[in-house]
Amino acid sequence: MQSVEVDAESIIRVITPALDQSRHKGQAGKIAVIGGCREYTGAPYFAAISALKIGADLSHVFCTKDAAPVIKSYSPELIVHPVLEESYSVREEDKKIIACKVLAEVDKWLERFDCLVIGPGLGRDPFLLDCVSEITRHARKSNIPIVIDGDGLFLVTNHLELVSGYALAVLTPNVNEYKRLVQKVLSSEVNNDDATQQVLSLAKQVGGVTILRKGKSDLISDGDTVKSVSIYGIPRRCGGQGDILSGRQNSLYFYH
Ligand SMILES: NC(=O)C1=CN([C@@H]2O[C@H](COP(=O)(O)OP(=O)(O)OC[C@H]3O[C@@H](n4cnc5c(N)ncnc54)[C@H](O)[C@@H]3O)[C@@H](O)[C@H]2O)[C@@H](O)CC1
Ligand SMILES: Nc1ncnc2c1ncn2[C@@H]1O[C@H](COP(=O)(O)OP(=O)(O)OP(=O)(O)O)[C@@H](O)[C@H]1O
Repeated sequence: MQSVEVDAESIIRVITPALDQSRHKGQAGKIAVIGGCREYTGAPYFAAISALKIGADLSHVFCTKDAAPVIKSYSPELIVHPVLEESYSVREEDKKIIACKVLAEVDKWLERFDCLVIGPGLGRDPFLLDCVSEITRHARKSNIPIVIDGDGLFLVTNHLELVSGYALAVLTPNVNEYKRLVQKVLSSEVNNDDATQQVLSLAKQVGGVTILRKGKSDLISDGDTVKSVSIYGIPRRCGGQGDILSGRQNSLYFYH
């Protein structure tokens, strides 16, 4: 199968709503990023701020208590919730009750969001990831579109049931994340000679979620079709570019 190059710029122009004097705050999108821990405060910031820059009205971040003051200090535009906990700050005997509290805090807000990004800078702490699994289940129950990136992909690759068959999920793997997904889902290695067919099979196998494989050309498949976007960016490959993409993807998903 041939990949189909799409004119992403024209599509973005068509789906982005025009500014309109009759609109009120929130109508151009209320999004949330679930991510940010002791090590990573930049990734959730990049994802959340890029959603605002592309036009969303409100952008929230749900992160650990340590990460919150740092992310707040980057930008007064973000609404930052210090609700997530990592194992080091929770006693074994308190884990159940703390997990319930975390979920209750996120649930208070969840229904208001048009879209979530799960994973930028989340880290891989097992207790934190257990809580985020529950958040993902609740988002799915409420039919909220989710973009899964960064450590969120580490989580769902090990727990495919979280997204399997959920057509409102978009996975945005980089080269390593894609390799892990292919190994787990297709029990094979990445095949760059037939990349379009492989991304199609992968999306189909995960039950029609959308896979956006990042690379020199981004390949996007929902299990039925494959599109590619080869617009030239900058030749540097520094950290943070994928986080920006996941945040922008979040706003665009809502517009679409
Ligand atoms: N400024 C920031 O805050 C940035 C944070 N980032 C975040 O960094 C996180 C990792 O993303 P990468 O693309 O670097 O991920 P990779 O999968 O490439 O791995 C990153 C590191 O994690 C280690 N690792 C692999 N398996 C592990 C495991 N089971 N347990 C613990 N560590 C393991 C690897 O050895 C590697 O050093 C993501 O949450 C991502 O969003 C990046 O987006 C870059 C920028
Ligand atoms: N070889 C490449 N040539 C051109 N563009 C690329 C290349 N690899 C990735 N990109 C682009 O860079 C952006 C980020 O992709 P990348 O693979 O760096 O994500 P990531 O590792 O998840 O980023 P992050 O550091 O934010 O976690 C994507 O928009 C992708 O299209």
